[in-house]
Amino acid sequence: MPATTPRIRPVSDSEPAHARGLDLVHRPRRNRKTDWARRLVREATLTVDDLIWPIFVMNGQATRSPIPSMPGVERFTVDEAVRAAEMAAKLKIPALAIFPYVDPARRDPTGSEALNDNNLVCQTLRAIKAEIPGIGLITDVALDPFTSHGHDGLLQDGRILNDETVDILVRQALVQAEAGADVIAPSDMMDGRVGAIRAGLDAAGFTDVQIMSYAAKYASAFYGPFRDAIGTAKTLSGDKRTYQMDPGNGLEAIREAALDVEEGADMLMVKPGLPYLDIVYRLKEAFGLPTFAYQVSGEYAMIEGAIRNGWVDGDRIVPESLLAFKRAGADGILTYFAPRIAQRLAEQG
Ligand SMILES: NCc1[nH]cc(CCC(=O)O)c1CC(=O)O
Ligand SMILES: [Mg+2]
Repeated sequence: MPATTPRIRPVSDSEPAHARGLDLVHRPRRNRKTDWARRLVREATLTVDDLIWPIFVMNGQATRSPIPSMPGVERFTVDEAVRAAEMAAKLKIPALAIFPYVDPARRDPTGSEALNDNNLVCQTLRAIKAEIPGIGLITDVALDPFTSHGHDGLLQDGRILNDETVDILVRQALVQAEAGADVIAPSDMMDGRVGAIRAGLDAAGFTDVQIMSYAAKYASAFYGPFRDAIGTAKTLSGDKRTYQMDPGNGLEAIREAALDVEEGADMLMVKPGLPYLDIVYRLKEAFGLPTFAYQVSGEYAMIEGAIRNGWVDGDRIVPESLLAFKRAGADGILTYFAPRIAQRLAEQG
């Protein structure tokens, strides 16, 4: 009999079995009996060091504008972004990820505004670096906030051009590094862009600028609210399925990540988050690189929407959702809940 099989004492005629109880060697509930015991055996924990806060920036001054499909999230003008960075630094959030809402008049088919060294992203980088130098700044490399068609790359006759796009992405990364980006995060899913960006950064002397590759980024409906936030939802022509991954594929994520590791990625990212925890687990197991997950806008909207309706308990569901990433092997999470959770963790001491 295997040791794990419960041994039950023989039942005497006079005494029902339940009166004496089960004769169990293993009672897993013992380790859950009290709060201190649960804390003692807990495998995964969430700390403020696990958080990256994605923020949206826009033109203007002293203004914050709400994003209806992401209740509780606001776009910041650059000066407000500095205040947000200050708050984040006080809470000890390690890093911010910056996403711009680009004035539609500045968008064109080639996304040329991405190469303007005074664009919103660069202004934000310089402003935060000047006032809050201790916080890490991550910038997205992809053309979608800057193109009139909302695609991440150059569009020709309905096709996204790979190599021509990579050429522009390298220049976009250099413009961002020049303005103070600490981490370049290519989210475009073009082939070969990590290697090209690494070579470009190194040639320009930015050998310390890290690359966090969106290695496994899926063609997902969970990005809907983000596209509202950066104003591409209405303009996007078609979908992104010729460059973002098919949600049915897992092994392909390993091959994609392997290429990015070979090409010099310092960190990997999986996106979306909760629906793709199996991918987080597999990439961490396969490569052992710092691995991040992006709890994206649609995930935020679903959770926050349910909280605001009183359907779920926000105090519990948000930390639980983030702890799940840690359990799956993630080293950190990009989440719009970052300031709220950091605040709570600080209060708990
Ligand atoms: N390259 C753009 C980009 N960078 C991050 C997100 C999504 C983030 C979110 O939904 O929170 C997207 C959207 C997209 O690919 O359409
Ligand atoms: Mg790739």
